[in-house]
Amino acid sequence: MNKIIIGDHLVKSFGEGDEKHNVLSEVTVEIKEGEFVAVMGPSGSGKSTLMFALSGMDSVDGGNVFFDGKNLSAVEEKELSDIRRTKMGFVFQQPTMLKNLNILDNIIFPSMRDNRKNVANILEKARVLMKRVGIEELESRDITQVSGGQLQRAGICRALMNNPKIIFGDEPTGALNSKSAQEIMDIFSEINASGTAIMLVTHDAKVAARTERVMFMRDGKIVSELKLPKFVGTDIDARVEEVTAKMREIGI
Ligand SMILES: Nc1ncnc2c1ncn2[C@@H]1O[C@H](COP(=O)(O)OP(=O)(O)OP(=O)(O)O)[C@@H](O)[C@H]1O
Repeated sequence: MNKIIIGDHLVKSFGEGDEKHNVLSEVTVEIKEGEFVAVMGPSGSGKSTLMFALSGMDSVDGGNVFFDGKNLSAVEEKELSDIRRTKMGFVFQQPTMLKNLNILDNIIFPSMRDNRKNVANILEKARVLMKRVGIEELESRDITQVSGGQLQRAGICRALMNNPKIIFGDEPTGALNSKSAQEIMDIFSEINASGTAIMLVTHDAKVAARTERVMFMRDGKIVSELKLPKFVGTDIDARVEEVTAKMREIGI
């Protein structure tokens, strides 16, 4: 299968002189089209930095990122932001929504900015997505009138509006109770089953256990990897046990 992302010997450091701190130390990582991966590791190990590097949200000091065959390290900022907007989706722990817009308007806002002419199509797409994630009744609600799980579903709809090739999720279930978190993971599983690659950064073994490959980071390096069969709704306890056993084995 083709690779959607290749991170080749990525180096990233923060600080200067004696304070200089390597956060990514020659990290090489590949994600295939349609693959579902997780990145785990202790706080500060470089997980988010790796995700920011692979998505072109942040630059690297060394190495190259190839997205869909294109070297992101070599493209201009305008092209980079076009690639991010049209081919990538982002879901964060706390969805950043505009307070003066309702749920539907928040979902369509980035797409409207890109293409004002296609309002009817954009609205239709948003409504299909809202139905898919179970928030079709909430389109006129204010963002303060929905639960955290519902807001995260809206964030996922927004991320899916452009049919991205990959969704990056940084602790997307981190602010949710365990029931809502499982529901959000059901949605991610369904999105992945329809062909979208997903990369999640998580501390939660239950989240990582839903994916098919878990990369473990420590001190800016990928120190281990666990492969799992595609999740088909069964054996979650055994999968969680595999993830936690691996974490124990490598001491994270
Ligand atoms: N903009 C920045 N300036 C300086 N240091 C930074 C910056 N961003 C990240 N760091 C440092 O880089 C290291 C890795 O951060 P990163 O956020 O990638 O870790 P993480 O594994 O995602 O952690 P967590 O699980 O706590 O979110 C940390 O030591 C962090 O303090």
